[in-house]
Amino acid sequence: MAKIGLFYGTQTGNTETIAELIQQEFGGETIVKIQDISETDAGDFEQYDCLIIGCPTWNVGELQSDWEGFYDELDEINFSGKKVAYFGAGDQIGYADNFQDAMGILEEKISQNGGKTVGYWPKDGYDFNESKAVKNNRFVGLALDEDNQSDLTASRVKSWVAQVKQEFGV
Ligand SMILES: Cc1cc2nc3c(=O)[nH]c(=O)nc-3n(C[C@H](O)[C@H](O)[C@H](O)COP(=O)(O)O)c2cc1C
Repeated sequence: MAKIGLFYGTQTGNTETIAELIQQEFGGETIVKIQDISETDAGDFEQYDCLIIGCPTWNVGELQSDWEGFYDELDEINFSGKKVAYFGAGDQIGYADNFQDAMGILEEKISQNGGKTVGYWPKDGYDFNESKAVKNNRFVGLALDEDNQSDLTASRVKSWVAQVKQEFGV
């Protein structure tokens, strides 16, 4: 059984493509099981000690709609003892005041329910005004921007996965 559960939502496919890149970088589907949050129930989280959560920001600072629908169910999951890494897709130019907010909203909720955040990521190389995903001057997870910096995605994923592998201990 895969050790890591990756749960994602997407509107236009970018977050799904990134999820597959992350899976590949970890070593494939025997290591990382990918699950669409629209086809997930709370119990699906229980079997993993290591989780990856992927969500794009939509509608100016909001969760992607399937994550929006799942948000209250997050309170039914006990994340204590689980390490949780986050990634998000956003648009730092079009939505500079809400860049990656969804990643911050999910991280806050899951941390409140006991999850230990790993995979913090520096703000260097981005240009935006405000983000709910920034805490203590760094992103709470991997911030990707397919609208403006898609050429950086592969290398960002590569170095973030190397970091998270260590933090997960896999
Ligand atoms: C109507 C609309 C609203 C958006 N709002 C935000 C936003 O508030 N913050 C942000 O960082 N990106 C925002 N985006 C950009 C998307 O998050 C970005 O295009 C992302 O790659 C989409 O991912 P997906 O294909 O997985 O749905 C918005 C895009 C659209 C079209």
